[in-house]
Amino acid sequence: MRKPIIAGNWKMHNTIEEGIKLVREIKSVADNTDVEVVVCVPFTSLSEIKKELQGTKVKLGAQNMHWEEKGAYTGEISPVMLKEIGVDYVIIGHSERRQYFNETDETVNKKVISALKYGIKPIICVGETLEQREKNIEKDVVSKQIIKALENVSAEDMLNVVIAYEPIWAIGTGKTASSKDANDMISFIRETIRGKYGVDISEEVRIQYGGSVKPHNVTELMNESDIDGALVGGASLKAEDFINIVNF
Ligand SMILES: O=C[C@H](O)COP(=O)(O)O
Repeated sequence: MRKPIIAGNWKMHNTIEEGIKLVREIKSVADNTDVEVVVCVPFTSLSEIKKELQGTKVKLGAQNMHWEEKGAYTGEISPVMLKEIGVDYVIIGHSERRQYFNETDETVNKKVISALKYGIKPIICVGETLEQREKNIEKDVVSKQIIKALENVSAEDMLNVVIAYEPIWAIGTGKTASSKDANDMISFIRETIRGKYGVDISEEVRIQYGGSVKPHNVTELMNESDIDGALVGGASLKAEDFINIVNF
């Protein structure tokens, strides 16, 4: 039985003060649920939010990292730095990073390997554009992303990996993939993992859906056989919405 995982991706929202206020409103949400709750906050807020989460079940996530532990990479943050703060998860390869910051399947793979090495669980994002879906090549695109992201990831490490399927056309647009389409792709991702790691591991890996997840559509998505959680953008910024999503 896979434990559901719902992660809020704040993106470039919330100052430290705003973040603390939000976390104070939501931090008890993980107390009475079987859902694993994660907040992925801006780098500048990680330390303060970590303090705020002490004694709660809410996990802390970052939104990116470099794969090297240190070096001349101005503006970057290393896995060692994240580990020092006590970060549990890191989002890797979000489509916004692929689109605006030239992340590639190769850099995603390097980051995944590095995160696992330092004991940080990667949430690996994959997903197709609208154009790719209209050309019916969405499965080819996603399978290529998955295979490269997981290159040299051991079976043991795979149990610490979370995948997030986020069709790019559904992010921040209010358009959600139908629960059936989302489940269809997520089942396909699980099959791809099964091909590489076998049935047992493929049945344990958690795969989220992301893209305009809101309180009104989360239940239908979570009722699907292969959807194990959600990566939530906009709706994670409002305490009430995020709480309602976690309590789907
Ligand atoms: O990481 C989260 C996704 O990009 C989804 O964002 P959204 O819920 O605002 O569509």
